[in-house]
Amino acid sequence: MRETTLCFPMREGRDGETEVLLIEKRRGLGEGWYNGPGGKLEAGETPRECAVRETHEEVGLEVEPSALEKAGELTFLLDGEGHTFCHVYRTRSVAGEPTASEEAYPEWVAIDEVPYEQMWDDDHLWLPGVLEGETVVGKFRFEGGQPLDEAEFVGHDLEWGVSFAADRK
Ligand SMILES: COc1nc(N)nc2c1ncn2[C@H]1C[C@H](O)[C@@H](COP(=O)(O)OP(=O)(O)OP(=O)(O)O)O1
Repeated sequence: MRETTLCFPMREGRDGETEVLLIEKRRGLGEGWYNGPGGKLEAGETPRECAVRETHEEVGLEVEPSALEKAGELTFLLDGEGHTFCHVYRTRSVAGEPTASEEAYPEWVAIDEVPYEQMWDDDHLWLPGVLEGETVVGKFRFEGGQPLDEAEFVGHDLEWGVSFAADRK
């Protein structure tokens, strides 16, 4: 199973609303959909290091590793087999201005205007809670064969309020 990360930088917008930095993915899995910056772990890399690297590579933001708050662990199953395991982080400690890359167009979005209809089918089930400060472990089942982003979302299990306090990797 592939080990991946997602990182959700957050800030207070001009009118005091909470905003999240999303990307419109320009290539790879989930191309054309909105998501957080993220991707696969490289050899020898911790999840936290991966989230920092991917956020920098995809949108040019500098993220403080120790200020990444672990918010979730998601398992995506395809036809009953583990396909992707994803560590989810949020952070309010980011520096720089987001810039587009070959992989991603970045956009700050108010958290009550997140475009769930242009995201993975599972996102509306867990991302609102994560953006409100909750923690979650989720399992999401897809069927229909590769690639995952053309398979059908068929079911899920969620557990909220999980502690990741011991997870500093
Ligand atoms: C199945 O539902 C998913 N929902 C969400 N929100 N995100 C998902 C889902 N499945 C995979 N992801 C995430 C996990 C990764 O952060 C990205 C992309 O995965 P992948 O490793 O295939 O992406 P690439 O851009 O090809 O990889 P690199 O950036 O490592 O080159 O999607």
